Amino acid sequence: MAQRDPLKDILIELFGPAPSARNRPSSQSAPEPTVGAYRTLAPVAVASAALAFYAPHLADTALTNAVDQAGQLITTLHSYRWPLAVLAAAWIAVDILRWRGHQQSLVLEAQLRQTTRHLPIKVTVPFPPGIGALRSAKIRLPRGAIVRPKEMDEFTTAVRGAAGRTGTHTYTVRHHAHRDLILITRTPIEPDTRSPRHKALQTALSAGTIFKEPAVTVDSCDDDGIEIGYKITFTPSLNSGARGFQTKVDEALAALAGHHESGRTWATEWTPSEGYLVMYLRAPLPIRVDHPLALVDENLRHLPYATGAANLSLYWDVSTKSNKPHCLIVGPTGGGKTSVIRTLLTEASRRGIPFLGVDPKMIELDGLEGYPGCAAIVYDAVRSAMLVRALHAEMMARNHYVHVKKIEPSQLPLLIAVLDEFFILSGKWQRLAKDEDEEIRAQIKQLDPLGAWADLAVLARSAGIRLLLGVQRPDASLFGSSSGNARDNFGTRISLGNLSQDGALMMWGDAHVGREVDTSIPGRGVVTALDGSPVDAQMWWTPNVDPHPNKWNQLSKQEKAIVHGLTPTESPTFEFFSTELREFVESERALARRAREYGDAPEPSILTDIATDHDTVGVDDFADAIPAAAVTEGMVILLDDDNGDQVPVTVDTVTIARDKDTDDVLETVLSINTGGRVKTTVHFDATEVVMLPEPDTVHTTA
Ligand SMILES: Nc1ncnc2c1ncn2[C@@H]1O[C@H](COP(=O)(O)OP(=O)(O)OP(=O)(O)O)[C@@H](O)[C@H]1O
Repeated sequence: MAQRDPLKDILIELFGPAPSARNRPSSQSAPEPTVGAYRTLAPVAVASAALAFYAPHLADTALTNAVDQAGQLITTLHSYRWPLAVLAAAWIAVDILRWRGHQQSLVLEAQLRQTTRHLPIKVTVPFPPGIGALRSAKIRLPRGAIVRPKEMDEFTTAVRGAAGRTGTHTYTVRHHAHRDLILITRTPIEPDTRSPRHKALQTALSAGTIFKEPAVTVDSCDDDGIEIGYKITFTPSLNSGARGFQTKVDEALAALAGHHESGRTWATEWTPSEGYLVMYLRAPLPIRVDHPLALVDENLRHLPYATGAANLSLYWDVSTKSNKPHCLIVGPTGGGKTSVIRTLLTEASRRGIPFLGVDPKMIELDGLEGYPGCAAIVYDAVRSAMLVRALHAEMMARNHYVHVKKIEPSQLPLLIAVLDEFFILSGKWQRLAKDEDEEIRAQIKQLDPLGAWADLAVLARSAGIRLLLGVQRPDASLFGSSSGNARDNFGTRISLGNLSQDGALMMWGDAHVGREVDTSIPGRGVVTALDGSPVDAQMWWTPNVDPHPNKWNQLSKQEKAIVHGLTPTESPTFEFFSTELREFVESERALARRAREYGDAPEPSILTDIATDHDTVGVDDFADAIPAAAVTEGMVILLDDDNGDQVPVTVDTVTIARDKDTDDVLETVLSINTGGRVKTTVHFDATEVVMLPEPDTVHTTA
């Protein structure tokens, strides 16, 4: 490409032919340009000044000698030579500026013609024009000229492009159609003072498609001026109201904002209906919280058990006005379920609330036996069924008392009933219902513990009885309509470890919540916050309160101090309203006393060569139990053989029949391949459980 010669341009511009003549091919009859040829004035001044300087040399010439006045004139001119020189210099400067303005007018006219096809009536570039780039301009268009938005955009781009990359200014081009005017103004670009974090958030959001018209502003700064909060505005959409979407966006925003210098973590608060969210910092979840000795909540009907982000204390509200009266704890083996139960019960004890419990595994709650406020801990399956029935009678008696005495249910003393490992318990009841011993079968049928339990879940609240249920995995049989709306009553929920997708939906009504818990931190989980929403939390650590030397001596000095500090000096009083519960507790205590005084456990025996039937296991010898509908193909389960012995078998296929409307499980059919050609099928109803020879670990991998 040929190099441009600016000097040549100027000379042609100053002294060459008019642009109309220059640019137009002779044969074409294009409209006359608006911006006329540039007319320079400086040469007159320059010539005058030059003449003034040169005057003495002219004095001797024949011409001046001939005309006397001319000689005088030249002498006078010479005496003004310096003012004339200054005038010429000023004139040159003005001329350069005029020429620059003229150039800019020419460019604008060309740009307007090419982008809008309109020839302007007048292009005004105010004096003095910008030396480097255009300062402002006014373009008058022909009357009624129509400029389409697209053409206007092109013209604006052309104007901005011609200005080059100044980086310090930007141009605003406005079309005032009613005045047939285009106004161009230059405004300085504010320096970008945004922090790298602010820029990263804005850039990522603007580049993505998750929000429409996202804008990030700083919401708050700390005393040192460090940004600690951002407000992100967007056009509300269906997505922005969905919890799953919000969770994903929260994660992405936290990653973009990165680690904060304060060590705190990013959290978000959404207001999707108004189209904004606020990112703020909060104290990270603690890794471990020892059960505090001071009463964290003064309200004696609040049982605190965990710490959430920003040091929020989370509690189970057992008061009469609570809308979450019963508590459900879901946690795999070793997830910290027992510690949470101990926390809640020791808190209950120090707040004057007595409790009793069922522990089918015999190793979870045994340490609480004899603890202030503990009426009884029951291990035996038949006696557990008796306890549940006695609790039912107590509930009826309490309701009757309220009715007769005309008192408020809130005046009834509270009582907490704990059922740990609920599926193991119902598995045991299920086996007892098919026991060889007719008396046992009849007893279980009469006690109907599952029926009594379902009643309690729905009705115990107004009788001052609170239920604490521990399971390894959530299951529809606990929540479905078949359990009499138990879901609504177990409003206080705690899940430890990670949930399966179905489990998350059942527990939290959201397939994403409780699925990415850091399982390397013991006691980490998701719990119901005070407003009913799920929040991440760190459960308090309450050591085993068992005073037996074998257990006590395992505790560290600090753990012993926690147990000492928590144990109330005064035991909560246990008030019975029914003889059934009173007699049950008394008999259970007598049995426990006898077991302590005379109890013996056989010493372990060594395996000998004597042939044993190694394929069968003892009646109560199963490690775990899960709802039949939770069984998966390939799982090893225990089934009764013809002799009533439990044999481990592998499940071939699982067929689940569900209610068309509610999706509740109606029946589960398991087919077992026994090796031969014939497959055995076993039918389980909605609430039946299946015994496992090994602890259930499916939920951790789901
Ligand atoms: N909140 C907690 N803080 C710190 N450590 C904990 C916490 N909860 C549990 N742990 C640790 O995890 C171990 C197992 O806890 P725990 O016995 O309560 O589990 P679990 O869910 O009851 O198991 P399982 O169902 O088999 O009884 C404890 O011995 C303790 O070391």
